[in-house]
Amino acid sequence: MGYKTYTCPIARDCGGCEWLAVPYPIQLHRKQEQVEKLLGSMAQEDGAAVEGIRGMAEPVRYRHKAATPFAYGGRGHVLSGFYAAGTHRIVRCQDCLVEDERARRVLNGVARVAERLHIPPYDEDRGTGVLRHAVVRCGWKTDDVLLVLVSRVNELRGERTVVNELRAACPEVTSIVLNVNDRRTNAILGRRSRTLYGPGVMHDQLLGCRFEIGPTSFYQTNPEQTEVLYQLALEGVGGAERALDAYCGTGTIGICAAAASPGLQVTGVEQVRGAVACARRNAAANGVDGRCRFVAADATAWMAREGAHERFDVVVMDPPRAGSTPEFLDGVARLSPKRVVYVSCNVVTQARDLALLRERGYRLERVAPVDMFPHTKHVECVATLVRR
Ligand SMILES: C[S@@+](CC[C@H](N)C(=O)[O-])C[C@H]1O[C@@H](n2cnc3c(N)ncnc32)[C@H](O)[C@@H]1O
Repeated sequence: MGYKTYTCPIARDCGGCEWLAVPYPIQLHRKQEQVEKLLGSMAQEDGAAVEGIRGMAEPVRYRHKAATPFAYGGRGHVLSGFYAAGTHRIVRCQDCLVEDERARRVLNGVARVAERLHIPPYDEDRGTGVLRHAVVRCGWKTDDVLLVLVSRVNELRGERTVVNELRAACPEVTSIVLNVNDRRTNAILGRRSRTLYGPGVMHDQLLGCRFEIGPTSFYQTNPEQTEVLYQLALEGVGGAERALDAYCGTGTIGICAAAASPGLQVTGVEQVRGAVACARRNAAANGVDGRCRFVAADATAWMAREGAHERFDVVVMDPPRAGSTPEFLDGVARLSPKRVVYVSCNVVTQARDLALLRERGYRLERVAPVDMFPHTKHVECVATLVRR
């Protein structure tokens, strides 16, 4: 793709794409260096090397999930967009280079409807108002568009009218969910959700498997690169017979692995109940429910109780940015699987956790970085370990 750079009229204010002015090959080089710095010497000691980062052919329009906060903009206007870096000032955005084209159109459409129907935006300082955020998820391989309205209150006034206006303003939306977040918190989503229109979920496909994604379930934002990431994870699973898919979300990695290996039995562990319900339906939709079971639990607590009595020949783990816990990793070492496949979106915590697994008898066999978030400093990495 050469050394072309991209421009965005709000890049300076928004700050989301901090490396937008840096040619993509140089971005990839920097990410490669980051991974080499954190994992290179461990890999080298174990006789492995950090592989070349897998980047995107065209690093635009990769985000299939987008969100906006809302605020009053004077004269009854409702503002939507991004928070300016380090502030809670909204920078308006007509279209975002890295998002699916439908996403901003829908989010800005919600602001126009809120304005027309006088739905008050949430006021963070006072804890008043109604509409906090909107989150949109667009299918990559499907036309599904799931819109989640995050509200401080349980019910919107004139809900039927709100739905009709939203459908007229955003005809691409296939489902609308009301999520209630009445806490004074920075977290976007609350715990309760209610479907206002459509099936209340979105569907997508990864590596030939079909997935249903609920409004509060985790789903990778860059599905194109997710296939690259999962393919690496599946190579780590190899010909295993029993796999643990820890921090499994809607079961995507374990189900893709089960679909690819007819003899594989998978146990998935995930703490968000809605995601586990999706995982069970996803296993059935892909004809692997007889070989996949999913448990709703904290991974560390599960490992200390049920996990201790299980037998796995591979553990796949894909924890959040904070990484895993020493207790979970100790549990993995006690289970003594032949291989551990550690997928991470934060190489700093991954390096910490890999050091512990190496102390407990594992060596790095493979380290493969993947660029899931072009124009940002974030890098994803799949590390495969084998028992010494
Ligand atoms: C990075 S996501 C990966 C999900 C899935 N592997 C995927 O690729 O879509 C991490 C997942 O871990 C879950 N999670 C976070 N903390 C957890 C915990 N303590 N125990 C179990 N699951 C947890 C999150 O809800 C999220 O679904």
